[in-house]
Amino acid sequence: MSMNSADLINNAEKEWVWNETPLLKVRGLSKQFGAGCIHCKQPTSDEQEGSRCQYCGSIWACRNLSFDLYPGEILGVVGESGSGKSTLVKCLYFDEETTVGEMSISSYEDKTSNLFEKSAQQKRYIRNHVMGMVYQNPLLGLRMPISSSGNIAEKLFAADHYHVGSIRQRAADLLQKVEIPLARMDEPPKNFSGGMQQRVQISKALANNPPLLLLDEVTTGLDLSVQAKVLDLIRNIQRELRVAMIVVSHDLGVIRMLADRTMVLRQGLIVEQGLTDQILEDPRHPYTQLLVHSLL
Ligand SMILES: Nc1ncnc2c1ncn2[C@@H]1O[C@H](COP(=O)(O)OP(=O)(O)OP(=O)(O)O)[C@@H](O)[C@H]1O
Repeated sequence: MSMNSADLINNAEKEWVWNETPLLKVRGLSKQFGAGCIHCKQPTSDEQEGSRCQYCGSIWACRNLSFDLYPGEILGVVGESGSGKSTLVKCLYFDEETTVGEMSISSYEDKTSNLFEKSAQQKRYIRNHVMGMVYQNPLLGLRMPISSSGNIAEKLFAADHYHVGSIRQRAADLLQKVEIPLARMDEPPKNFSGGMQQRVQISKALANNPPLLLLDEVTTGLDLSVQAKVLDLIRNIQRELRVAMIVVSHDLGVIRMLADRTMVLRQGLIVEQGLTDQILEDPRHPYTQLLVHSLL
C-alpha cells in the first residue's frame, strides 16, 4: 500500500514520540469488585475463565493490565460494554481504589514511586496538578448550578491559584479555546446543550495544564454533528498543547479518528494492542476482528 505525505509525517511523529521516556507507566493493574474468596484471590489471565468468580460472584473488572503512554500521544481503549474500560480510567484517576498494580508518571516530582500507594492528600494533588478527567456524564465533571467560569476557577483554586484577575483571564482563554462564547462564560453549564457541557468539561480538565488527560466516552449520546465537533476539538487540543490522552470508547470510529495506538479490552484483559492503523486494518485477535468487521 502506498503512503501519502500525511502518513509519512504521522509515522515520523509516532517515531519521535516513542523515542521519549513514557509519561505514564502502568504495570499489572487489577481491580476486583466484591469481597473475593479463596477461589478468586488472584485475577486469572485465562480468557476462557471469564472475569466473574463462579463461587462468590466477585468480578475482576481489570486483569493485570500493563501499558505505557508517551508524552503527547493518544492511546485508545476500546471494547464492548462491561469490558473494563471505565474501571481502568477510574482507577488511574483514583475514583476507584485499585486492588493490585503500579502506576508512575514521569512529570510528577516523585517519578518512579507507585502512585496507587500515595496518601489521599497526595492523590488529590496529583488529580489537580498532573491529570484532567472528562466523564461521559457531565454531571460527574461539572457543578451544574455554578457558572462555567466558576467551574474552571474551582479547579484552579484546588491547585493553589488565588489571583482573581488571572483566574478570570484563564477561564476566558480556556472557554474561548473550546468555543464557548465569552458572553456566556458566567452562565451555568445547566443552561448549555450536551455538546457545550462536554466542551466546558474539557476546558475545566485543562485548567492546570495537565500533561495527561483521561476521556471516558466523551461523545457517547451526542448527535453525530456535535460528536464531530467535539472530536475535532480534542484533536486540535492534542496538537496544540501536546497533552497525552487516554481515550475510552466503544466506538471504533472515535478511536480511528483520535488514537495513535489502541488497546483492545475484553472481560478485563488486554487481548490486543498496537498502532491503531494496524489494529483496524489487520486485527489479529478474533474478538478484535469481530469488532472491526461490525464497524464495516
Ligand atoms: N461499582 C461496581 N460494583 C460492582 N461491579 C462493577 C462496578 N463498576 C463496574 N463493575 C463491573 O465491572 C465490569 C467492568 O465495568 P466497566 O464499567 O468498567 O465496563 P465498560 O467497558 O466501561 O462498560 P461500558 O462501555 O458499558 O461503560 C462490569 O462487569 C461491571 O458490572
